[in-house]
Amino acid sequence: MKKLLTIAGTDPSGGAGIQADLKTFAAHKTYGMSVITSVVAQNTTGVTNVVDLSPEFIGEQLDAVFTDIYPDAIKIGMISNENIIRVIVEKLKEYDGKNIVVDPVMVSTSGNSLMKSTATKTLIQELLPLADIITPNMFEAKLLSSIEVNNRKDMEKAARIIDKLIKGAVLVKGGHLENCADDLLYMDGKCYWLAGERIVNPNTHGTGCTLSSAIAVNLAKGMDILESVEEAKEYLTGAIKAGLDLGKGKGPLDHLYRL
Ligand SMILES: Nc1ncnc2c1ncn2[C@@H]1O[C@H](COP(=O)(O)OP(=O)(O)O)[C@@H](O)[C@H]1O
Ligand SMILES: Cc1ncc(COP(=O)(O)OP(=O)(O)O)c(N)n1
Repeated sequence: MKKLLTIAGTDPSGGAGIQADLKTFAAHKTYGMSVITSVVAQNTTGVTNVVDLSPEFIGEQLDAVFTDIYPDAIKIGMISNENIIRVIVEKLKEYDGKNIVVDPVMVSTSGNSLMKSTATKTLIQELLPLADIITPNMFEAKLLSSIEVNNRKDMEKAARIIDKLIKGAVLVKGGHLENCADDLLYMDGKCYWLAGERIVNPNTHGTGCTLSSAIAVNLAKGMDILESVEEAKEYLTGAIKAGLDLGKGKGPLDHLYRL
């Protein structure tokens, strides 16, 4: 059985973060492990508080996983500050982490900041170069590329700029485009558009977490980057389409729809 690790923050209501990642791993019949970076009080209506764990304790959690069960792939989500980024980078290098997917989570859909703005530079300089693929949404692509990202043309421009910062591939997610949900994979100097129909469903909490975790699963299973992203998008689309309707706000996905 393939072994997957998520390094991320929590969502006690189960729609995003560590909880969405572990459900995605289980839905793909892989063995899920988790290192928690921040404990977040949030639900389908928004975030009310965040408590960051200490970098030392996050380092100890990473030691506990890597010295016992070596992961076949790693998904990294919410990282609140520079010191947490640094300890993750140190441990990924120490244990030679493989198949690394970074979802550079900065702000939740509800508009709450999940990463200090001062951490962006450390993220770009120290963590992104270790990633096999990074998965910014349009807002995150704007912050990483320092250009406006409002349409497909901008997504291509931003991807080319971000590509120069990293060794891996860039997936600029188009969940905030009008009329479609097309994502752009930029890899080896080429653009690959992944067409996505926009599903009319307000319940899209945790789409980014789910997509990046599914990509990590597929890399662990030996698929290449393009195949991993295509299959992950198909899984995600089904999880939105399944039409689960929970909570008072933007509800979670049905991660288990294939089972
Ligand atoms: N209404 C929707 N219908 C279909 N796919 C969607 C919808 N909303 C988001 N997606 C898809 O969900 C994934 C996450 O996209 P996005 O919402 O841009 O990221 P984030 O959750 O990080 O903000 C992308 O593959 C995007 O195309
Ligand atoms: C702990 C935690 N991590 C990430 C997110 C953002 O999740 P995402 O998949 O981008 O979905 P939305 O929240 O934007 O719908 C989060 N909320 N919490």
